[in-house]
Amino acid sequence: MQLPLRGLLLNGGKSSRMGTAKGALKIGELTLVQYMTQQLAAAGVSDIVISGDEVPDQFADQGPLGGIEAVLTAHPGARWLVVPIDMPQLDVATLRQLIDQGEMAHTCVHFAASVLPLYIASGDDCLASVRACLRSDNHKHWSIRNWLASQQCCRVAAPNESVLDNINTPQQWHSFLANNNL
Ligand SMILES: Nc1nc2c(ncn2[C@@H]2O[C@H](COP(=O)(O)OP(=O)(O)OP(=O)(O)O)[C@@H](O)[C@H]2O)c(=O)[nH]1
Repeated sequence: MQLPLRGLLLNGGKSSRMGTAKGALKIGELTLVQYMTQQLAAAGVSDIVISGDEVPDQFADQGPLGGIEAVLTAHPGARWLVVPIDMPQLDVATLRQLIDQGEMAHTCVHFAASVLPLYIASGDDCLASVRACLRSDNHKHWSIRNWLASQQCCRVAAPNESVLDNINTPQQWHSFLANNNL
């Protein structure tokens, strides 16, 4: 019996390269938070927690792993699809592929090209090792990689790696909007 699947939308951090909160960027009438929430819902994940907004980090300034720790602590008893706010090209088929692979593997799964998005088969089972990693390693960008390296997780090939591109700067954001006629 699988645990209920929930979405964890990572919307913390400083957005320093963008210069403005990434989640508040607009795609038409929608904020990026609303747009990504729609993408998750279209992939079948409608029970979503927004890290940074709804659940503040307890391990502050420690990057995405700090956000994951706070949400897993606040919402036990779930498995998770963890998605960063700054991958607006993530499409429903790619998200579905990750969920399907996770449901077969019963463990953490991510694409070989990127540690995010990430499927977590049991938040409760991961919490102790997540906290241990955060206590021993406060490097924002490496803590999630180091934690995953300590796990028996699956890395799978993405159908199309370009959908995993992060949008970090105003230039990247304008290119994304223009390339997609948005
Ligand atoms: N909850 C939480 N999420 C974070 C944190 N740092 C980054 N993130 C999220 O992780 C993803 C990747 O973020 P980055 O691009 O590495 O960092 P950023 O703070 O958004 O941007 P920069 O300041 O330009 O590095 C995004 O979805 C961020 O919202 C953090 O400290 N806490």
